[in-house]
Amino acid sequence: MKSFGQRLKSIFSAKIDEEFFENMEDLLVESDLGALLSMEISDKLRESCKKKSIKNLDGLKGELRNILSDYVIEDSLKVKPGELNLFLFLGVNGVGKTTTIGRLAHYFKTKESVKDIVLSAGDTFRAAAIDQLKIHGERTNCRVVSQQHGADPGAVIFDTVKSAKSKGEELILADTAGRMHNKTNLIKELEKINKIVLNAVDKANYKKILVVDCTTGQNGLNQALQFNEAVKIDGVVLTKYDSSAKGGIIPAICNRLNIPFYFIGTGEGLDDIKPFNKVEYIKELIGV
Ligand SMILES: Nc1nc2c(ncn2[C@@H]2O[C@H](COP(=O)(O)OP(=O)(O)OP(=O)(O)O)[C@@H](O)[C@H]2O)c(=O)[nH]1
Repeated sequence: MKSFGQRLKSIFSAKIDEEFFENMEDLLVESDLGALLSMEISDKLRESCKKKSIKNLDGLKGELRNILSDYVIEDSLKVKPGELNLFLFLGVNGVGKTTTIGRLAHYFKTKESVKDIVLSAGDTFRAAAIDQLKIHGERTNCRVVSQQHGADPGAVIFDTVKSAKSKGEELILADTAGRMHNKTNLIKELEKINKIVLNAVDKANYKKILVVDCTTGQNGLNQALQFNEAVKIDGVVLTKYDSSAKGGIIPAICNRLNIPFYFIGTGEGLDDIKPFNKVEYIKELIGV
């Protein structure tokens, strides 16, 4: 599939006319920005091109970069030294939560020199998720707190907080299930986990992080809205950025929920994650 930048080039004919802006709007919709946001961005682009008499593709790309920049929020996910940090990972099944925890354990150890990281196997719904987390624990040399398949996830995370506090560990990366017998159960379970964590951590740096799969398109926005309603999300990690030529879900989520993106997953290996960089992302999307 062609990238946004390649397609932008192909819809650009000699002049920037009404047909161009119509195609532009379609292109934004196809790139997962959603109909309303695409219209808004395309209208702003039309206006500024008119005002500044922009007539070439480079000028237009520059304007689009400026406009998109207002819709994309970047923030760094930092471990606060000397206190307990708890990052709780949420998201529907298969988006890459467990893999993200493994990659971030590796990242924080190697790039941010965080010494004591503990992984909490809060996805007790899928038996394999516990084993998968244990493997990540072995690979990254991190302690793993788990109970048996089907155990209460709130209890697992509560135990993790208790033991991390007594051992003076700095960072907990906690997994949660992405699937339950039905959606209402999942949301209820997450609300319960959140309450337990809030009671257990008191002064911790607690972040609720949604993991969104880049290949699911606009569905990612619906997931963000649902999870945010249950437990007010602090920020997002986008996975499988390597498997999609789109990525318009980023401005769509930032714009609707006013939350930042922290990291981008670019593969299945331990090193395949990087902090989200807004300027780089917009450059990559539009094509320099
Ligand atoms: N190409 C690619 N694959 C990824 C990335 N992140 C995760 N995956 C793959 O996506 C699949 C699902 O990842 P998991 O980490 O098991 O997903 P999960 O959200 O924990 O799934 P549940 O436990 O079922 O909720 C695995 O095969 C991962 O290797 C990424 O950034 N790029």
